[in-house]
Amino acid sequence: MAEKKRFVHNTDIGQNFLIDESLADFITERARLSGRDVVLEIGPGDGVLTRALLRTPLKRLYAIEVDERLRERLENIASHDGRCRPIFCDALRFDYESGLGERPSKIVANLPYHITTPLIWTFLERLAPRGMDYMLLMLQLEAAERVVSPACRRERSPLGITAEAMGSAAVLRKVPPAAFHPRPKVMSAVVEIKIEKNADIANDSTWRSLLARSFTQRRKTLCNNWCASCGMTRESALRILSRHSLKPTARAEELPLEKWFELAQEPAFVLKNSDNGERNVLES
Ligand SMILES: C[S@@+](CC[C@H](N)C(=O)[O-])C[C@H]1O[C@@H](n2cnc3c(N)ncnc32)[C@H](O)[C@@H]1O
Repeated sequence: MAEKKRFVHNTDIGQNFLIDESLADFITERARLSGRDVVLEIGPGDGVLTRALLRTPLKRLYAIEVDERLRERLENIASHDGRCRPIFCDALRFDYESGLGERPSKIVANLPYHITTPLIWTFLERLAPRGMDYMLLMLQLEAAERVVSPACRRERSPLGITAEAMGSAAVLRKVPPAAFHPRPKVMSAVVEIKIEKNADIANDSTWRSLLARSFTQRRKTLCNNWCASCGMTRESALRILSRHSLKPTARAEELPLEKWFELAQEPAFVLKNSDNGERNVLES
């Protein structure tokens, strides 16, 4: 009898596969998929979540996996369900604008943890403006906290502020290492992100550069970060802070969302989108 080849997990690319099937069911039930939904899964692995997704009435499931060793398993799943389209490539390099036959409405995935942040930025930049309005993602707990943290929390981040500006983000459930094989060394969490407004904001170069410059060094004040990253004088930085009723000692993590919207209107921070993130900071 032919022996089934043992799969050696490559944890360098986040291959911690879900073994708690009830969690896969929790995720798919929560995503409330209908026959109109085109779903994108990143990193289907050996297909635990993929199979659970295919038990829902979704219209189509695109599943992007980088590891060719999983081709046979995933193509086998697809051969039993014509709605499933596995794609073998790096999800960070994929052409989301023209590489899929249809526009995804939702992303449901247990993400590879080593590329969580660039992947979520990619989804916000390239898929949110094209109608993707819901993500249900398994993340490392630490990354999840950066996405959902409100103002004044140490974990507050540019990505979390942008998710808040676009709608809402919440941790639905914390998940222990025992839910995966092999067990990761970290806790995980299921995060729900809803996109309800400002679908283009992640592509706004003023917004992105303002956040990047303000968070350059988390432990420093906004004033120091702006002086170092924008070539702004201390007087200019203090004038901007005062105009927005912010203390000279304010730090990026302390600001509520409305202050970021206000600051993005400041001429000193405004970039043309064609500047493509290049520095173009005027003195205030
Ligand atoms: C955490 S595992 C999730 C596997 C499966 N969905 C599950 O829940 O058991 C992450 C998966 O992402 C894949 N992966 C890692 N880097 C990737 C990339 N750049 N593009 C696409 N898939 C990637 C890994 O091979 C792995 O299958």
